[in-house]
Amino acid sequence: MSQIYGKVALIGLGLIAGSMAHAMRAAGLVGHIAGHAKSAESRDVALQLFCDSVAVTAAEAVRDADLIVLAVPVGAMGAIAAEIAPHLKPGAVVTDVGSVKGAVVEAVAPHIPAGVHFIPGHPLAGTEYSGPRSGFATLFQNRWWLLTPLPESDAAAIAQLRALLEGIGANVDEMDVAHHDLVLAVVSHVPHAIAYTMVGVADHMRRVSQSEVIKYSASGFRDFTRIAASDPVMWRDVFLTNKDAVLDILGRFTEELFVLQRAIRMEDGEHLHAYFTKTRAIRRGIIEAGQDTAAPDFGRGAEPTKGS
Ligand SMILES: NC(=O)c1ccc[n+]([C@@H]2O[C@H](COP(=O)([O-])OP(=O)(O)OC[C@H]3O[C@@H](n4cnc5c(N)ncnc54)[C@H](O)[C@@H]3O)[C@@H](O)[C@H]2O)c1
Ligand SMILES: O=C(O)C(=O)C[C@]1(C(=O)O)C=C[C@@H](O)C=C1
Repeated sequence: MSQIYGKVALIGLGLIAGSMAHAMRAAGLVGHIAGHAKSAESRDVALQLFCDSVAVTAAEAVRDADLIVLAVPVGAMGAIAAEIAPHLKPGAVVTDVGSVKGAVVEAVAPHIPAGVHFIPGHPLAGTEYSGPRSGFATLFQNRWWLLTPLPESDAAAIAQLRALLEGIGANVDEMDVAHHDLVLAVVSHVPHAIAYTMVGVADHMRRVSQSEVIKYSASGFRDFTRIAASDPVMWRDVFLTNKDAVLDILGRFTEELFVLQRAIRMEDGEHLHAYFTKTRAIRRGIIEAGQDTAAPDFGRGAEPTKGS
């Protein structure tokens, strides 16, 4: 594939920036990859693994860059934008990968000078690992990457960024900022809140009863513990900056949970069966639409629990 950007500056050198660098390099889509992270150790590791150069300041890293990717926790984006703003090259594209979009737009957009294109974005791909050693080239293969352009965003700049993201394997869609934050509260943020809470409950039980809930954890609970191992700074910022949407969805979740709780208390098997049949159909719809690349083939079309 031919080169799409000359110099790319990655600000924040963790899972997402590292994965982008590996993927962009493997596909030959960029010239020079510069990087900045506030930790000297992260800069050293990134230089060994995926950066052509690293800089002690973000301002230095973005000098002459054609594409700047803000890949720091959401709460750190505004200060970085203020620092790099005077050093951005006219015509450059600034994007971000933050898990929340409203707060990032609010914090970053006011700093972007005229003549520089700001196109917020969010890859719907990740793992529970963080830091520069955790990145890998295939992270974005066949995963969604949502762009939330602003009304004034330049169409040619969006098309160029889209080409890069598609070049590293992502499926790109565009969405309104507020809608993004509501959708992500449902499909990512509240599920993380529930996982954190459930692992907290199990830990509490372990301490109260001295039982071996961790040792004997079944696979459903193990999936919760994987999610609950995600980076604390990243998730603190997600919940603080997408507060309204998360509280709205958590409220709906609690109402639904109470209905389920009542059905169990009342031994209402009919309700439970109907509810679980509906949720199983949702899961199967996701697999049939090819949206769960991790699902095993034997799961497709199988009827693991016929009858009742
Ligand atoms: N991890 C995921 O699953 C995932 C998925 C999609 C989007 N995101 C978003 O991507 C962004 C980065 O997440 P990640 O998983 O790559 O995180 P990470 O913890 O792996 O990396 C973050 C990097 O930012 C650096 N950093 C933190 N604060 C900084 C500051 N003030 N100045 C300079 N550098 C700073 C850290 O040193 C580190 O290099 C976050 O906004 C997150 O919401 C994460
Ligand atoms: O697979 C995981 O570990 C993730 O949690 C990734 C995940 C998610 O799917 O919720 C987490 C946060 C993001 O902003 C995007 C992706």
